[in-house]
Amino acid sequence: MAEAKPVQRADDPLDLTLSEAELEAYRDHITDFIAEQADAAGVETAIIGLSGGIDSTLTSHLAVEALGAANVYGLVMPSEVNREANMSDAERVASELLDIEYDVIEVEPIADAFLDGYPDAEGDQLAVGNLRVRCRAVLNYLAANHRDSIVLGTGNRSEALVGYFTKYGDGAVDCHPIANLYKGQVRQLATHVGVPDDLAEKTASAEMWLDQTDEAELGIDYPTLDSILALHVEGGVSASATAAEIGVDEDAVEHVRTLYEGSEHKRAAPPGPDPLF
Ligand SMILES: Nc1ncnc2c1ncn2[C@@H]1O[C@H](COP(=O)(O)OP(=O)(O)OC[C@H]2O[C@@H]([n+]3cccc(C(=O)O)c3)[C@H](O)[C@@H]2O)[C@@H](O)[C@H]1O
Ligand SMILES: Nc1ncnc2c1ncn2[C@@H]1O[C@H](COP(=O)(O)OP(=O)(O)OP(=O)(O)O)[C@@H](O)[C@H]1O
Ligand SMILES: [Mg+2]
Repeated sequence: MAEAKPVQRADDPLDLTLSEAELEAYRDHITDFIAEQADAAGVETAIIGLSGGIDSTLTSHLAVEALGAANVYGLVMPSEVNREANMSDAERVASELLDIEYDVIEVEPIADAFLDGYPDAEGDQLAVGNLRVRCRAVLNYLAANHRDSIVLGTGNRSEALVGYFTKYGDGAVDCHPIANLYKGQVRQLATHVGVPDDLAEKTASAEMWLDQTDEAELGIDYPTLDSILALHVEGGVSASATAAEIGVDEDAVEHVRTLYEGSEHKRAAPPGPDPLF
């Protein structure tokens, strides 16, 4: 996905705020879901990658509510492009907020070993960024196999609909507990369950390269993205009416639609040809 600038911002984004009752209902629904997923897999425990970002902070918080702190294990996996502050927030979430067991595993030597094997990709920002993400997925499953656990994903509704994740990277998990929440609602539920404001309000970043932010790369801010997804992509409101409703160029609506259509392959199981006989 190429850097798209400037960042589009609607004058009057849709208000997708959930009421306190709806937040509480989501809290119950998601914790039930996590417990059911563990049950269905016949395990007691879950593993989650902790980045210091709000998606993993909220998901791990709800996992502890569902399974108990003794049954959630965190992996903090810094690379050379992760900010220190985010990695220390990830450890703070594990040790102070949740009091769960966790380990820190450096990803860079592992990614470097892959690049030694395939040096052609060195310096390719996107390919190497995705490589770091996929190294984390391999480590998650190494630990899950060893500890008899499921791997919790952290994908939210906004990211899923525009394909803003690495195929078989952060997308390679057993379930996505917060999949029904738009990004703004993720922050809202986090605050509702007691996540500190500095974590709930932090700028979203995949941290695949230095100074990456979701909004700069996507070319749109989250309130605008969430509004276009709810109105146009999922709500069936025309592009022109959506643009007029929230006060944004129609180009921004088309951009989101293009991201949605182009990422269909990431939301589907790998296809094979129809059976012949
Ligand atoms: N139409 C199609 N049908 C079937 N397969 C198709 C395809 N088009 C591409 N592909 C395959 O998909 C690959 C491209 O997908 P992929 O490897 O994922 O790579 P790609 O989508 O290019 O990059 C990942 C994007 O997700 C973002 N991301 C990643 C991780 C975390 C987060 C975050 O929010 O924290 C965000 C990242 O910043 C970047 O924009 C191609 O190399 C090809 O193998
Ligand atoms: N350095 C890391 N160590 C461990 N897990 C990570 C790391 N970076 C990313 N992950 C995993 O990949 C997931 C996807 O990253 P993503 O950036 O979308 O979520 P986030 O960091 O939790 O929240 P935000 O999108 O607000 O930054 C994270 O939620 C986390 O589970
Ligand atoms: Mg992040």
